[in-house]
Amino acid sequence: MSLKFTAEEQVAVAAVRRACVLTSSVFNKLVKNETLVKGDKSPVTVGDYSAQAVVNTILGRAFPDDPIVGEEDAADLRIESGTVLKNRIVELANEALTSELGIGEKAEWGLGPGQSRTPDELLDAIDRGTYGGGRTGRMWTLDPIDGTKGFLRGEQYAVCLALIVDAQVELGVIGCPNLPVDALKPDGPRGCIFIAVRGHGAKQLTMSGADPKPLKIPSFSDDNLNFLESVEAAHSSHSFNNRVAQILGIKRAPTQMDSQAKYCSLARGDGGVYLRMPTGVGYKEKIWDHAPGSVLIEEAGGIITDSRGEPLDFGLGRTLGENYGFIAAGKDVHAKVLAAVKQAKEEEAKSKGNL
Ligand SMILES: Nc1ncnc2c1ncn2[C@@H]1O[C@H](COP(=O)(O)OS(=O)(=O)O)[C@@H](OP(=O)(O)O)[C@H]1O
Ligand SMILES: [Mg+2]
Ligand SMILES: [Mg+2]
Ligand SMILES: [Mg+2]
Repeated sequence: MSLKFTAEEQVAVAAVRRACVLTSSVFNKLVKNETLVKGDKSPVTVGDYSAQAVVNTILGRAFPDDPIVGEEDAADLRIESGTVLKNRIVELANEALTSELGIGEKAEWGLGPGQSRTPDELLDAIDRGTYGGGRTGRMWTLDPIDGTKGFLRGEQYAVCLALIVDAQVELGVIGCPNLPVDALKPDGPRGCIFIAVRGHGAKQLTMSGADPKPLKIPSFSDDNLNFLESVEAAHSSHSFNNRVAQILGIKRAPTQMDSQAKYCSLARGDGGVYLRMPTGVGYKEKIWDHAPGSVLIEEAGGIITDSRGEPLDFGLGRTLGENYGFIAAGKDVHAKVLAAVKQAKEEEAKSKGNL
């Protein structure tokens, strides 16, 4: 265990683990009216809200002065039409906060029996996530369910939490309840937690905290290199990735996966490069969708930049600013992919008559 951010790591892992237990169990019980469509047309479920309530409650008890940049807010739950959803979220969050997980660490930072939170306390906990971010100070960023569409399909999703200090991601914790512990055994045990502390490496544990394995991105030959990419074609350009793969002479088909499980898979060598290019103009990527994944990649010995090769800037607020996409890979692969991306961008500009 590292000495840097030891308490933060323990609390973050405990919070993510409780949220993972909650989301796994809620998946099997989800009913139709437990999902809303947000203003940006993306889905949000009782799982997303209650996981944010749980993580923010645990962070609020351990680090009461730390602001949180979280994906969800409770506005839709505070209105009359949100009552049924709110009641379900309160039930789920309290169950997750007070249950005995029986896996050590200060009762896993949960609440004692009979210490259930009131509905207002839980809505306020969700709304602790409305912080605007910025360049200075300490803050957490939370995606209670990253890959909500994957979650709803019963595929990959992740509970993602990071600590950012003065715009630098210092700690990242990602829980992947549906990810096989060993990618070579897809039908084997599932459920992993990934942890990275800046300057202290990256590791994978099972969901119950067993079997720690340090992570180091392996090298790839041109023959076994493959892409990790989004499932949703609206979230990243599959056609651009295909062209880059062609330029690089990549033969293996891309591995499509929802959520920051892609960063986790890259960190342990299940794929050679994660390339995510914008599909159009206008969408700004959010810090909670990349902060924990970025420190995981760097601590596993890799590089993450935008598609121009520039570092990501986590000090701009809730978003990463203008969207130039992402390239994450081991060092050698990153340099090759960056060059191929440049070529593919030039071709695209030429074909549009811009050069
Ligand atoms: N238009 C557009 N472009 C790029 N990204 C977008 C876009 N719309 C949404 N999102 C964000 O994508 C997050 C999920 O990313 P994934 O790579 O896992 O995509 S997907 O799960 O395959 O859909 C997803 O995160 P969650 O909302 O936490 O699921 C969104 O924040
Ligand atoms: Mg979402
Ligand atoms: Mg997300
Ligand atoms: Mg989300």
